[in-house]
Amino acid sequence: MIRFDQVTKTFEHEGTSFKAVDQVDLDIQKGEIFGVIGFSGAGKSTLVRLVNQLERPTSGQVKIDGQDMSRVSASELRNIRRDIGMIFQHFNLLETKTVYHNIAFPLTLAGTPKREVKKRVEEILEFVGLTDRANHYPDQLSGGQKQRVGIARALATSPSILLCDEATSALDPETTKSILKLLKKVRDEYNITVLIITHEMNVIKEICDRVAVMENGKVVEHGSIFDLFSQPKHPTTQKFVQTVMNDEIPESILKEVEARHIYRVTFRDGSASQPVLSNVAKHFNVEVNVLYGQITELQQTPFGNLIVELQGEDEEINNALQHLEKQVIIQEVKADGR
Ligand SMILES: Nc1ncnc2c1ncn2[C@@H]1O[C@H](COP(=O)(O)OP(=O)(O)OP(=O)(O)O)[C@@H](O)[C@H]1O
Repeated sequence: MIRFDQVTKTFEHEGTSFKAVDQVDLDIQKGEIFGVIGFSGAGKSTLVRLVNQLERPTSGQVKIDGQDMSRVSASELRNIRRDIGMIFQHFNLLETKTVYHNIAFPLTLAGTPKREVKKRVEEILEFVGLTDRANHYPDQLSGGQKQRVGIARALATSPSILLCDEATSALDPETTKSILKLLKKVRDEYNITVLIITHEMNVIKEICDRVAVMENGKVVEHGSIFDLFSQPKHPTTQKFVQTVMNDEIPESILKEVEARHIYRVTFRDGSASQPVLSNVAKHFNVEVNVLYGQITELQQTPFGNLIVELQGEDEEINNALQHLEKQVIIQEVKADGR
């Protein structure tokens, strides 16, 4: 659906050039919620702006449904842009227009007949749960309601792609959750491809199917959120995962890893809801001692990371490990904590 092929964007500033996006390759599938995470300045906004050609690549290609965006004519680009909705951190609503007219605006701009505009705006107002606010002005709304208007406006022209640029960064955690739930509903009911950029791993954890981690313009790691959360490889990914999953092993445990049998057990695909560890203790002659960790939820599926110690004869421990490997990811903890 959206393909980045060796995309580089270089900015020239006061005689020096700077690669904001550096040889990015990504393939985003139709109907998926794809997250791009990175610290400030990583190049996320530039990457997302390359999709609707608010920025043009210095080299490489951005393709939508196989069409190279830099080769389309100005009028084709206008049509393609109508098929790409965008929402922003600070909502970017027209303050002098009501909720109704903010949402109607892109339709009017596209020359949609008035009766159709009314039908579509009413439909979309109901979808975002703001029917009773149609005649309010943006300054009469909460942040969450403003973002709902932003989403409604972006959806008005029935796009097939929705770009979200830090769409929940100005919202409190509860409101963030409700907006993310709405974005999930957008994908589920309209099968829209959603590209989310954020610096918050919570957002990724809540709704994304896959994620790319950016640093200094490069994608340093990407994959399904289960893979990234269970086995983050790049140090930056590990830092982001640690912001929502406390998987950093305390010094007191690390000091003893050489002398003890300590393992990181990662539960995925629902195995966290099974009594995996107690079963192993029951069926093998080992004691399982949970030292540290937590279970949380990834896409409504229990997901967790526990640091456990196995005590017993070496042979029994090996048998228990072989059994555990069939159900969970199990890694011996090294002295460096990984
Ligand atoms: N038009 C521009 N001219 C010059 N440099 C730019 C321009 N746009 C972005 N940059 C630079 O490119 C880098 C990446 O910026 P970008 O906004 O894409 O990062 P980001 O990951 O979205 O960061 P943030 O979360 O802070 O917005 C930054 O160092 C920024 O200063």
